[in-house]
Amino acid sequence: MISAWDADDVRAAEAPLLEAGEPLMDRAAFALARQVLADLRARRRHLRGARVVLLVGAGNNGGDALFAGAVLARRGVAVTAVLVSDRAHDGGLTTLRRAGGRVVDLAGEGPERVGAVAAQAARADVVVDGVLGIGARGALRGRAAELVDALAEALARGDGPADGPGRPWVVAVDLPSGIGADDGTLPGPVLPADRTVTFGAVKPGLLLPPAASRCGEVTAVDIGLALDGPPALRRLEAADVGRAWPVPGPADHKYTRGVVGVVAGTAAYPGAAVLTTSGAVRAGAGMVRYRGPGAVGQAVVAARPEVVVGPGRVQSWVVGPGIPSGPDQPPDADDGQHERGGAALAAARGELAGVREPAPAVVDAGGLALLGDRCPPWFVLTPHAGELTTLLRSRGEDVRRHEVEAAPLRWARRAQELTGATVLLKGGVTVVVGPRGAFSQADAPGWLATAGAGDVLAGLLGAMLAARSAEVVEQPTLAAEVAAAAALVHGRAARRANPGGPVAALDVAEAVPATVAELVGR
Ligand SMILES: NC(=O)C1=CN([C@@H]2O[C@H](COP(=O)(O)OP(=O)(O)OC[C@H]3O[C@@H](n4cnc5c(N)ncnc54)[C@H](O)[C@@H]3O)[C@@H](O)[C@H]2O)[C@@H](O)CC1
Ligand SMILES: Nc1ncnc2c1ncn2[C@@H]1O[C@H](COP(=O)(O)OP(=O)(O)O)[C@@H](O)[C@H]1O
Ligand SMILES: [K+]
Repeated sequence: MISAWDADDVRAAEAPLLEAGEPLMDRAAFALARQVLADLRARRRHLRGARVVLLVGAGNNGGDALFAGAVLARRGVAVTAVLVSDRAHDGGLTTLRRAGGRVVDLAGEGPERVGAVAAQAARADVVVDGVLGIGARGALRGRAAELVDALAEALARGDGPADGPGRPWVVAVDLPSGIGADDGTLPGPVLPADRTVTFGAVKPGLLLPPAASRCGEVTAVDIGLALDGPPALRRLEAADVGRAWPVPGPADHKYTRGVVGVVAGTAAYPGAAVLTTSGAVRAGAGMVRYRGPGAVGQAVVAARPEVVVGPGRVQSWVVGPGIPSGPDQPPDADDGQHERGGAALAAARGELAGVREPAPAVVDAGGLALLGDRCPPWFVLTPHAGELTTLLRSRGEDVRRHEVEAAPLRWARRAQELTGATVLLKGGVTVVVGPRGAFSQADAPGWLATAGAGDVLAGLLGAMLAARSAEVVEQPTLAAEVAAAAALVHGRAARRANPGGPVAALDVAEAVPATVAELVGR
């Protein structure tokens, strides 16, 4: 598991150590220098003659870069520090100069000089981005913004070293300067990094879209901080999911393993029913019951003879894939599925006569329009950004899809607050928010963005919730963890289905059993 803490938590953990005189910046700078040396060695034969440009801001982030630059300069690297602010860390500057580093001050310089320095930086072997760290407030401003813009442009043009591999390797100090450390937003220009060396704790912004794609490989360095509160964000890894997977024992039977009730698909969209039930069957549900129009049920059974069509007790519900959501749909496109969906959700809340225990529910696509005002946390909503926008707007938020995509954690959290449900927001990085704590999963190849993949996820998650039904209802935070685990299995199944190439949604479902076997086998 990767845990990430907000900037305030990191500062609070740093404070007592700084007071006690612990050399945190020395530790950070030394680890940064070691990493840059390793990256240089991977790119060229000799350190001597290598060129490193440091972009240095006013605060401690710039200090880290300067002290690391001094270590590099002592190893024979030609180091140039470019100061983008009126101030720079005094001790760091002195140390770099003493070690033989060069300093270029951009304060008071015009755009031409900024452009020339950017062109120079574009010819370096490594650029170290030490403009801003967790002290960033809003978008990069002034000279810093101009330089980053000019450099990003030069790199896009390919103004790299003539004899080298084309463009400099960019190492961000703590985080790429100007990203939202806590929320992964991109309020302004950001120099995309190939590697981010982060100190003390991973910051949520490194794991969240859209910033995550600007961070490159994230290397976390332990500088001795004790972060004991709950993390702001977590990312499950394969071992976490393998450990928690409910492997059936000798006393289990199909009902103890969990029955999934699926309300999905209509005559207009029968495929969604096949994909959802396939996801559930392939994830190891004890049984899958399909509730829907007769013709769709026949298609389901033809594809998956394991599925039982008709009513009966279930341990989890999946409601909504392939069910139209808008009021503009012709009534016959519904086939009574909205009514069945509403009844399933009432059963899942424990409100339906004859239902003894409430059950977890996955609510996807058209099911989202059937939700009541408030939901229990064991309801997992699985919208993509468009569906989340519709859901938020229906609850009074004046938000557009591009705004949701620019701040997915923020809006998933808002939807969680407004509904009470657990929210899994699908995308290249999937964000899950429960009543306490959030997850970000980046397990899927871009090839997974294909029609029907979300239906498979809904079925897979339904099976995982059914297997732990009572626990999920009892522990309000568990649904989010199970949902994050489902996103991991889904993404890994897509990779396994066809490593490096296109996948169809049904291929993803077919790859789930071997994916699970690998996870539990570790
Ligand atoms: N505090 C500590 O103990 C440690 C801190 N470390 C480093 O220190 C960093 C945090 O340092 P600081 O708190 O000094 O903060 P930063 O270095 O991130 O930035 C603070 C400075 O940037 C300016 N600034 C803020 N937003 C700006 C914007 N949008 N555009 C232009 N300028 C802006 C501020 O006026 C301030 O002068 C961490 O990210 C990490 O790199 C490490 O050395 C490890 C130890
Ligand atoms: N760029 C991407 N990279 C990886 N996975 C993606 C990307 N975009 C979307 N996905 C995943 O693909 C699936 C698409 O689901 P969804 O949008 O519901 O499609 P459908 O409704 O057709 O099934 C989700 O699991 C989502 O997380
Ligand atoms: K930085």
